[in-house]
Amino acid sequence: MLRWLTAGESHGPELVAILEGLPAGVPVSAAAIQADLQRRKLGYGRGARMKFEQDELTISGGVRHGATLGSPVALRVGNTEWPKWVDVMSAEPVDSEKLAGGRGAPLTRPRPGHADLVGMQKYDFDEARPVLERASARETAARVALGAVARSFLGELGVRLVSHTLSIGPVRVPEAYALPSPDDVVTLDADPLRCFDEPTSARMVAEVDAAHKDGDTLGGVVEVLAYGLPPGLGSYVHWDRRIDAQLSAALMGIQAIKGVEVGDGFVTTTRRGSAAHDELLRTGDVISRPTDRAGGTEGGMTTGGVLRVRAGMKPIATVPRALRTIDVATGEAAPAHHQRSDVCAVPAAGVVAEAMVALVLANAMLEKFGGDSVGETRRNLDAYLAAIPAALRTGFAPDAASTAAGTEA
Ligand SMILES: Cc1cc2nc3c(=O)[nH]c(=O)nc-3n(C[C@H](O)[C@H](O)[C@H](O)COP(=O)(O)O)c2cc1C
Ligand SMILES: C=C(O[C@@H]1CC(C(=O)O)=C[C@@H](OP(=O)(O)O)[C@H]1O)C(=O)O
Repeated sequence: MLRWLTAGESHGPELVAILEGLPAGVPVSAAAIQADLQRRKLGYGRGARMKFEQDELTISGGVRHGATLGSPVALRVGNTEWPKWVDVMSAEPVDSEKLAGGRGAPLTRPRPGHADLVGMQKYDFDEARPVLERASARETAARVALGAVARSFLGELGVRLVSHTLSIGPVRVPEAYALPSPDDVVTLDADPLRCFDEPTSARMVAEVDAAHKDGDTLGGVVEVLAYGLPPGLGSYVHWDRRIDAQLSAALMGIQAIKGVEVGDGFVTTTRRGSAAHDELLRTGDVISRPTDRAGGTEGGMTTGGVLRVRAGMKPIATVPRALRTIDVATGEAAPAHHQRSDVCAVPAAGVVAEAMVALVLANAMLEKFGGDSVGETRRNLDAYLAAIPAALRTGFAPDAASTAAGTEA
């Protein structure tokens, strides 16, 4: 079993992350993790903080000479902005005059749509700083670092991931859109919104510009695809062993994600059964599915086809044209606290979603195939695949995954 934990505050000295349960021999390099951290900063519409703040990665445990040891992998993501926040976020008590005014001023105007007000009620704080520091999506840097390690493990087992943006606000890719492959990551990362459809991307840029001009913010939908999975990860035997349930929980655990779909998701509910499922055909020696409406899962298990899951992000809650709130120091109506914020962080959320999917799939691989070295995991996987009787073998024609939304290839 794979376990992971993160710690650290948005303006603290560093984020800390631990991944326990990976076998030995998984290639890990600081450069690969750093590259994913950089990808998380991408996207048209992100705020100034993404430009000046650097993620300083240290691998401080579990890796030797470029490969995991089987011991917990420990990562630190240092924050280059820390010197500005030493007093505000000091672990030691600080004289109150050092905090008066500026960054240390109490945040008594909780922002609607953030954890601010309920966090103050729940943890007995009289201002929002101690709440927002941990609720902030800065923490997703730690998850992306962990996800990069999980992704490397999956890569050793022939599994590759890619994510892309389906919609920004009301602007959406066409109904039958082309699915990117993992080889398209460079192209996707070069697109301002990480959208695989160029004309739609241009309209998304215009939508972000319009929201920015209006002092407003946007959300959207991202999709994560995993290629090369074996059939049978997860299980139908118990609710918490269903792979779709685990993926949904992991995606909903990302800040601002308010909806998850597996495969065609809610669109499926509008179809008749005859047009909603993936039929089984014989292609040469194997059974194949001409469509991928279900998103590569049936009965809480991976089918061996392309896994396709979506996450819907609400618009950024720190709206520049400030939302109405109450100043809890005076009890009076006031505009919500606002310093700066992203207009849209959907492309970054796609990279975070990839990381969460990678962690869930890595865990599912280990649950099914075990192994203390990655070679042992690989042998167990190969033996399982080889033991599937010829009459039950599935295969996936490359074009079966080339278009989405229930279209026949
Ligand atoms: C990558 C990423 C970046 C985010 N950036 C911001 C931001 O700049 N401003 C903001 O108000 N919310 C931002 N959010 C969303 C908030 O963290 C989130 O809405 C808040 O913590 C409340 O959680 P909830 O929306 O799940 O209720 C971001 C989320 C993600 C995933
Ligand atoms: C720092 C990151 O994202 C932050 C997430 C965030 C939020 O409220 O979630 C709010 C913003 O921070 P601030 O309010 O300090 O400008 C984002 O910049 C990051 O992703 O690395």
